[in-house]
Amino acid sequence: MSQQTLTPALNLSTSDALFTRAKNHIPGGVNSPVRAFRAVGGHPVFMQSAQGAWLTDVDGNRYLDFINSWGPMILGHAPQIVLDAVQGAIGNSLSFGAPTRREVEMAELIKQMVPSIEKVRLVNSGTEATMSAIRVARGYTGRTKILKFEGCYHGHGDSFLIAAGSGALTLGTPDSPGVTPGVAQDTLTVPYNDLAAVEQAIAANDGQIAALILEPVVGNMGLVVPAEGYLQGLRELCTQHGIVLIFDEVMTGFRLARGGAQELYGITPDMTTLGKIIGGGMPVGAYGGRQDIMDQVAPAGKVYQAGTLSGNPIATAAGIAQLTYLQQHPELYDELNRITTRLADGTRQICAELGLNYTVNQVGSMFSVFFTDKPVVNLEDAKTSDTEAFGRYFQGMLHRGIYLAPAQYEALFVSTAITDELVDHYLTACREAMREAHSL
Ligand SMILES: Cc1ncc(COP(=O)(O)O)c(C=O)c1O
Ligand SMILES: N[C@H](C=O)CCC(=O)O
Repeated sequence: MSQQTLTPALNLSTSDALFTRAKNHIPGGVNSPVRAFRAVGGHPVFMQSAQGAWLTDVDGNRYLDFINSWGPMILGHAPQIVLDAVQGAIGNSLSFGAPTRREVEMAELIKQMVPSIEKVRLVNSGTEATMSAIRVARGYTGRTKILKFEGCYHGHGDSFLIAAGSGALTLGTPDSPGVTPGVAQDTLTVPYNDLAAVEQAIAANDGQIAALILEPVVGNMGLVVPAEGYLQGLRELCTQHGIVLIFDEVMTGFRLARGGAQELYGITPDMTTLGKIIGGGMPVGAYGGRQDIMDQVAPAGKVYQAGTLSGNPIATAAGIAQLTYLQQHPELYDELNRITTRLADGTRQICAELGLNYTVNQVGSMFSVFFTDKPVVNLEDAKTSDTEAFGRYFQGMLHRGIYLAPAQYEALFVSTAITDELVDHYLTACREAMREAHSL
């Protein structure tokens, strides 16, 4: 056994005090469950500010950020172009509840970047986008059931909290109490990356499935990559059976390529849901797709969906600024890919050197280290991970100034602010924290 590295001390006293206060007023002390650190032990870190690749907490500690607000901050924190756009918009009112020029510009931009989208509706979160998309698919097809995949997460709409990923999985409530049996019976679930299971589900529910919804690259059971031909197979099955194929690109949209996973894999879905990056850090979501489907949405059609703050002028200003930058800088995707490949390969190599043949999955600027030596292609594989060891590793990284997602079943997101020097910094911490987590 080699020499053990001691975890550097970290003063989190202000965070701890805030968490104590928060628990008196907010369920579990947080406004979204995974933030509570339940899966990794310790208390959540309360953040104060961020710039580029770095977060600063309320105690003054600095962390290299590999969550980036769960994906939106692809250009790092507080990019000047987004700040300028927001500041420019603020003086003209924070909300109108009436149409604005920016909503038109945002819709045009989204359509240019994601050509499968012929019409698009802006909402306020990824959850709203997916909830609305399945309602539209049901209205369009006149069918009731949807098919989703075990470990995929599509926000917290009732229909999706069945075999759900992300915090629902981490906290052991993939089928949430409060979802009525009536709703649950209309959600069919099958394992990811298994075309035969999809065929069987379709055959067993002939003519009843309105939509098949999936994360084309899954980020919510850790990162899971679609097998060769899988997305194409789903496309063909949906076409054959009149099922609306919905790509939930809330995470992958504008991240894996300018046109998202559908551009990367060359598959055209009928509908797409978006969020995260399109808001530049502000609360925005969107759903869109084929014109004949989207024209079902009120007031063009009869499927109702609305929002007091939808198309908010500040959120659209931030989103347009970030999307325009991405559209004009296609080269940044190659660079993000190169940097993330260094992170993923480096982590793999460190694990191998330590005798831990852990699985590291990566696509573009998303990656995950699964604490298992099994290849991870679905939820069952992901669940073979040693989550206790992951928790120790997470704490070791945190204490070395690296901020990872506080759960095994989440992906990491890399921003353009991560340089080669910062990759080296991450890898040094990774080696020490891996050794420490396994007492090597
Ligand atoms: C793939 C996917 N869909 C939908 C959502 C829901 O988005 P939001 O948290 O903005 O409601 C998320 C993230 O939470 C997501 O990762
Ligand atoms: N995996 C979730 C979305 O990306 C994590 C964010 C959350 O639930 O707070």
